[in-house]
Amino acid sequence: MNHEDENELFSRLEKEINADPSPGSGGEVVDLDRARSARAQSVTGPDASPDSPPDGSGGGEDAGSADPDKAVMVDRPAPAAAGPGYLGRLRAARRRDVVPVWLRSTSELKTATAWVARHYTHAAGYHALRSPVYAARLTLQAPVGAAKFVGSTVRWVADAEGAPVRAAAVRREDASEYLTLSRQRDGRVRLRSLVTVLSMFVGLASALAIYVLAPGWLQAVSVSALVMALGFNGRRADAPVVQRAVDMPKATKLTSDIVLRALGALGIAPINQAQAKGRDGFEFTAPITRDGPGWRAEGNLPFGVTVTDVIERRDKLASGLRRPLGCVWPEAVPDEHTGRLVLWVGDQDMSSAKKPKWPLLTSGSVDLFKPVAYGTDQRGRWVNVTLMYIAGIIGAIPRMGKTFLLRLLLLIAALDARAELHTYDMKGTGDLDPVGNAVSHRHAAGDDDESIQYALNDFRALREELRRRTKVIRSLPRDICPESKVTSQLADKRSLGLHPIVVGVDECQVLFEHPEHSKEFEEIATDLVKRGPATGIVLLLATQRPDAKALPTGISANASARWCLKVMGQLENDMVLGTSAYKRGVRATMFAWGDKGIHYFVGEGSDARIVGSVYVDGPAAEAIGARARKAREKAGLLSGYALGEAPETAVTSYDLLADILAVVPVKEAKVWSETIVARLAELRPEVYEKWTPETFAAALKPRGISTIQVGRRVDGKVVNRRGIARADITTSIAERNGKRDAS
Ligand SMILES: Nc1ncnc2c1ncn2[C@@H]1O[C@H](COP(=O)(O)OP(=O)(O)OP(=O)(O)O)[C@@H](O)[C@H]1O
Repeated sequence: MNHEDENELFSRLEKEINADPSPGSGGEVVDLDRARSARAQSVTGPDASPDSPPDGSGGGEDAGSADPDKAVMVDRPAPAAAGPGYLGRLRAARRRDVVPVWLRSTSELKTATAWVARHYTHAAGYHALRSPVYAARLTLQAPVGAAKFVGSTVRWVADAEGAPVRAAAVRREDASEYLTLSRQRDGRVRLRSLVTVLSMFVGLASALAIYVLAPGWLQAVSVSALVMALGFNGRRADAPVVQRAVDMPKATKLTSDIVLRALGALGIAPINQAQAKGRDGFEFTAPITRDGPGWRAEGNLPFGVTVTDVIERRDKLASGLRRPLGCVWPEAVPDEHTGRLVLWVGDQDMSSAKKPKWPLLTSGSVDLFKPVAYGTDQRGRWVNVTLMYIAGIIGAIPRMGKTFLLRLLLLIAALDARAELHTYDMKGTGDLDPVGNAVSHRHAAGDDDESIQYALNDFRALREELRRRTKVIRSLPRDICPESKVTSQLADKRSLGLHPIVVGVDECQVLFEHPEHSKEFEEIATDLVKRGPATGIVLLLATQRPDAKALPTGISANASARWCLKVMGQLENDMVLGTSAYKRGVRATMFAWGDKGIHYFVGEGSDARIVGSVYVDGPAAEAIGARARKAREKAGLLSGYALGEAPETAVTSYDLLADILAVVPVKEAKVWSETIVARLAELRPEVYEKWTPETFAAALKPRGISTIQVGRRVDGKVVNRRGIARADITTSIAERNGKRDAS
């Protein structure tokens, strides 16, 4: 196009624009659809060739001389606007499950079967216990039943039901009709009398036969059956003999009318405007169906209305649906437009609905590298968490179940005997004691100086451990450690010392706001959050005040698992759940005060889910802790605090293996543990003074060294006791140094 052409086009367009009434100048109201089709007509023309380019410029025609109508077209002609083709739509289609989730998962199937079995066992027991009462009631009603039976038989024989019709014929003095009816009645009465007399004979004969021939039990059964039958016949509608064993919750069926009524009550303008014009204001995209213990409706909100607009008004929605708040769960659909709403309405309030029994409550162990159920979603389905390779934060306002949730996760960790637990209850109320006292390697409660110092020493030791682990992982051959991270198999090899370490801190703001050591805590925790997951160190932090000071951004931004119970505002919400979570409709602000333990969980490779964590109270937690301790004792893996070891301020400043070599000269190939312990106590009393041969053996175990039987001659006799071979210590040190050098 040359300059002249360009200028000509611009001047034409200018004229066009000036000629058009502007929208602000009181232009007339236009039917957009009609205007659009008229424009399309004028572009392509009624007999335009199908080959014409869609922009309206005829083939070979100079664009400069094009009809200006064609130049302003913005909508593509109808065929092109139809969207993706059949194949494209097929590819993008979301297939619904052939086999429902609850049928595919054996644990859910088991849970459902157990529920049904328990229901019927309960009903059977309930009625069995009351059967004598039922029998007595029926017996009392039997005379009434007998009278009813005789009365109804007499009425039947006498054709009483025809009496009103015959009486009507009499009133009308209709002789022929009366005659017909009477004849019919006489025939009926004859036949029915015959049937009755025959039945009486058969009945009496059977009764006589039973009386004369049948054994006593059959007589008793027959009489009872007759009495019960008569009693049943004598029942009154207002006094049922058998009462319900269970009261089924009656939840109203969710219908489209109810959903539309509720959406219309939210005060969202586009929905209200649509409904005022007689439209629905919501486009259902699937039928309303049962989904678990509730109903599920799905559809598109009007243009411009987002799911978050609805979530924000969840309380109004519950009012519109006439359901408790805990039953109403509006959700956005991931990968869909922001106006696609899924509304799940439970039969029961999520916080009070009966939950399936947690499989780990009374038995079982855990492999921390595998997913473990820790809560249920609104539909009562188990939600899993894999504690390895994560760093997690838990946030909530006080008293919503944050500590219980942290304790639950720590109990899960405790059930993997390999895991080394470091538990810190900075609130100091002893909530984590069931874990700490039973199995923790390091444990402290309270925010006093001693606990802070203890935690600081431990954090420093953990950083050293983190560094050691990174070096060990780097030194491992690729075929053993292909992903440069700890695996379950590597964690099993005690000599490598790559077992899981799970650190849980409740009220972590105490550490990060400490006037003296906050910087160091923050620095180490940030390091643990960033590098810990790959090296098998898991840091779980809980706080009731999730702001930048309580939860430094270096930590909150890098946490890969997030649990957010009720919070009060967008800031806290996004601190815990991640930037812009609130905008995306993931709002823990919508939880009610009674929603204890209910939270958003982000992690496990999926979008935010609403989960109600398993409720494990103090005594149950102690029982699980005791079970975990037993498993550790059996495997010889109990260590540190749980063994009653004193806090090790010296953890970082002494080297047990080097100390052993220092007190065992080369000429002594094998030495009793008690001898070494005595010598160690002399060498470094602040560390070894209280050590026993058992403590010594337990301390060697994580370093891959076991004690052996060592025989020594005492007064001419050979005495066998536990001890060590010096060569084992030198080999272990050589291995360690070799790895260090290799790294
Ligand atoms: N999963 C749950 N299901 C039902 N109730 C729960 C659940 N978790 C906790 N609760 C209840 O909530 C109460 C408060 O729990 P918790 O002590 O964990 O709260 P918190 O957020 O840690 O409070 P604080 O900030 O004061 O420490 C508990 O006493 C318990 O009764």
